[in-house]
Amino acid sequence: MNSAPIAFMDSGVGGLTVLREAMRQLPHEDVIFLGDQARLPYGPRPAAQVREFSWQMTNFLRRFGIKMLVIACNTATAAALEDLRSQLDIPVVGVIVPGARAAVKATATRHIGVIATEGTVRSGAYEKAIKRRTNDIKVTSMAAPKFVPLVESNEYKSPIAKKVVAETLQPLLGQGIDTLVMGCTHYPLLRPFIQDAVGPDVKLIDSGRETVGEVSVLLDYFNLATDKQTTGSRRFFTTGSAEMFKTIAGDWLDMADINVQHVDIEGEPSTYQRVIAAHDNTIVVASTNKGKIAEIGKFFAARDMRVVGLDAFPHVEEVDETGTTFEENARLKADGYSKQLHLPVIADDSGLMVDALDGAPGVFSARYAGEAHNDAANNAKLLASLADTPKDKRQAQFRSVLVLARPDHPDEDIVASGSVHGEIVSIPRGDNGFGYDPFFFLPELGMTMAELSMDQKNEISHRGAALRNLGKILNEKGILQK
Ligand SMILES: O=P(O)(O)OP(=O)(O)OP(=O)(O)OC[C@H]1O[C@@H](n2cnc3c(O)ncnc32)[C@H](O)[C@@H]1O
Ligand SMILES: [Mg+2]
Repeated sequence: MNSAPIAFMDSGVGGLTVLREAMRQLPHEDVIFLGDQARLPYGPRPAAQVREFSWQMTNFLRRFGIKMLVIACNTATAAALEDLRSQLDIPVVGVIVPGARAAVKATATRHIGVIATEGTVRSGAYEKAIKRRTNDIKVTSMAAPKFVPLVESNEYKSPIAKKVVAETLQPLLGQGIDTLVMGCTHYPLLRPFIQDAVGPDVKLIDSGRETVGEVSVLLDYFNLATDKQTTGSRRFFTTGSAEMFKTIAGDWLDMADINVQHVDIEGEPSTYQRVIAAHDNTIVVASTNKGKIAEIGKFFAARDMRVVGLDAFPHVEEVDETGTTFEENARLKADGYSKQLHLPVIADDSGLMVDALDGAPGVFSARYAGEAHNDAANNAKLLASLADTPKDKRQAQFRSVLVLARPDHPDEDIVASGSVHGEIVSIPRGDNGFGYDPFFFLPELGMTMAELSMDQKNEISHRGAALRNLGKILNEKGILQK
């Protein structure tokens, strides 16, 4: 039993013909769909490039902790199935073998026609899959490069489409073909016109639909089926226009409210890479500061969340802290990373505010001495700035603002803050913590922040207070139970 999602990927909307069948046969399964519409069509591209694009789609989808991958695209199946299968540790299903198998079963005249993209025809994948089963079948393959653009431009019901289909399939007539494989997942959207063109006696094989049967068998074989009894979630991503995708998907899947997001996958690795697979309970701590990740991570780990830092995502683009307040910067980081990673992200922006320095270094705490993240230089500058300030005028506070961004509620960031008061001392004490901790003295405790263990620090610190405030809000909203 496994409630992780099943991923479907295609060059565009064609894979939806597979997904529609999956939603019909396996309604309780969560599904994620990715269409690479920005780089469509795949058909005319060299196989090596299609393989690279397939890895980029795959690496994007693996972030969601998927339990199975369906290559809902014939061109990508022909180019990448073997490679993906040999390197991934989840079942990978392609559309060609199930289509070939169904065609072999259906033909009486022992003459099968295959219409597909140039790439699929060039690969000879259908012939090979059919001949591997039996040698006495004749296979006639034909590329139909005009079909995919008709579907993707939402023209697939138009009179032009009817005419193009009839003209394209003309050469197949009168050859004794009794079974025609629609060897591209886009083609079933043109099915009425295809059937018209070849006549009612030719049996059409929908390779995508056949594939879902295989998915279903594998779910049982590997004991991966969900035990949920409710309708599964459906998430859609496209590298192209979300609006266009919504129009076609809404119509084809008969769904009114579709959750479609535009994504950019060109930065994804184009070969196998180790990726951290995220699960429902994953939260990303959007920080490169190890001290912070540890302090925030501990809070969420204690609440049964899987915590990962930004280092788990080497390809993520860094978000600049261009805001003028802690909150602004925390929002920039949380929103910026959540948008890229499609995961819940918690960001902290924090700093030291010294009364005698009119609140400096404030939002510039990390880069007080110019160079980012040089704690020693920052501390040296702090001491120099306070050289003439007497001991009893060295009050300061640490402030932390936390922002939680969630991809399913992009306009509803959750914000919480906390602060702690202390004094800046001239001689550092303690080896724990980070940043300004060795100089931040807590009069009630008679210790600096760096003399406290992490748990002690979390009990009294600005970040600890902000986390407790956040916890309260998350409890009230029912987002976290503990
Ligand atoms: O932006 P990220 O990647 O989270 O890491 P950062 O270190 O740059 O974090 P900020 O931009 O929020 O800058 C905060 C700086 O303030 C200081 N600071 C914040 N919290 C602190 C703490 O608990 N103890 C000591 N210094 C702290 C420390 O120098 C940080 O580098
Ligand atoms: Mg920073």
